[in-house]
Amino acid sequence: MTALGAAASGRRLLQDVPFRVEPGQRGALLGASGSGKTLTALAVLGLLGPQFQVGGSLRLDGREVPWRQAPGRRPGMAGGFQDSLSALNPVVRLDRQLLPAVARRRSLAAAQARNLVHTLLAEVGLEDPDRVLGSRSVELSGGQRQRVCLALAMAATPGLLVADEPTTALGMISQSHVLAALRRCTGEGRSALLFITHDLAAAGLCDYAVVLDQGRVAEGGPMGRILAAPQAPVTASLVEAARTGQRPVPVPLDAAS
Ligand SMILES: Nc1ncnc2c1ncn2[C@@H]1O[C@H](COP(=O)(O)OP(=O)(O)OP(=O)(O)O)[C@@H](O)[C@H]1O
Repeated sequence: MTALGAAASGRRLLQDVPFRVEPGQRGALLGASGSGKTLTALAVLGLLGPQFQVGGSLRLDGREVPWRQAPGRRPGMAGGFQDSLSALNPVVRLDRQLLPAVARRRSLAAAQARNLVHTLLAEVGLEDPDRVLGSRSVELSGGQRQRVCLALAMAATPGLLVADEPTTALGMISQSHVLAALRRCTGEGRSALLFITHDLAAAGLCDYAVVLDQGRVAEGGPMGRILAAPQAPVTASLVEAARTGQRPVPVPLDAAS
């Protein structure tokens, strides 16, 4: 992606955000609250509302993707996760939501769709797929819901998975389950991952990172180097926050155009 820029109501929110996610690699998009991570994810997924003006170039597998192309017409990408509760219908059993969606997306008969969903749920570490499928989303833990969303995203066999804060608001054990599931579902020979988080500890599964600060790229590089020798002050504060187990102090965005 070259130099993504986005503005709403005349206010520049993203100034210059170039980055690449190589096939089968895991890249982290890091930054404090309000730095522009979610806007970048929404732009990549085609989910920015009509109030945004977007510029720059987005290429998937070498092909230019129009910013305004509807999400459903971007077959190589899948994403979501920040709010797994609202992503799933709370009053409908999961089998009645997931199986028709997967059958439609993959043009499968009902039994084939059920088999595929079983496989995917097992892959994300949900050990009793029948119990999960017989539940409503509100009857699952936050970490279980995130993994259901991940399984659903993987049903589309995306070239690029965009995971926006998939571990935020989860307890330590649920976090580790979700991170293990992401690790299993992405990487070499599988989907590439764009992992969006302000939690550097969670982003440790990525090969490299791009750090945003007030809508701009502050620095980027291999994850090992970012952790060992952060160069930008915002990266240093994220590393420090991860080291001490604290959240970074949010940085207000005052970058008027
Ligand atoms: N719909 C919108 N209209 C106008 N401004 C917006 C809109 N959505 C986000 N913004 C602004 O864009 C900036 C970046 O927001 P974004 O949600 O991308 O931050 P973030 O890095 O994902 O933060 P967090 O970690 O808290 O989710 C913020 O200043 C925010 O107020």
